[in-house]
Amino acid sequence: MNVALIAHDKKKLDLVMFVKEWKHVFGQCNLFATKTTGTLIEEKIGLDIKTFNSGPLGGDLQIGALLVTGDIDFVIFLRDPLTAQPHEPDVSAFLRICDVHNIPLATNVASAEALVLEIEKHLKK
Ligand SMILES: O=C(CO)COP(=O)(O)O
Repeated sequence: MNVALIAHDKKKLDLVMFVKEWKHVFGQCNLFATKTTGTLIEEKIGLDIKTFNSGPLGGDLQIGALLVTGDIDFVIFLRDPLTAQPHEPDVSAFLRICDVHNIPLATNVASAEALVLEIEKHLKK
């Protein structure tokens, strides 16, 4: 399973804690992330992650391009709905392309819980 992990700054700690809790699942996946998010997860949890540019420098779009070519199966993108992002158009484009390609996308921890159970199910197949 190819899984993209992305979090805005105020949500990064939530994502790190979430990935740590589900390390047994994410450890069996190929992980992709934007720069700061991925580096943090690598450092704190020790999982191998393919990182791209930071979100504000085009990282969302790089991962979005992989999604378009069918190379991403699931996305967990913990957005910060209360802080304006300088690259809001990129974020919107990314979310839109997930919907265009019907890629399962979780944008908060509650939906990420549901998604990780689905990922676990796929890994057992
Ligand atoms: O801004 C982001 C997603 O829109 C995330 O980028 P970073 O992981 O580099 O902070």
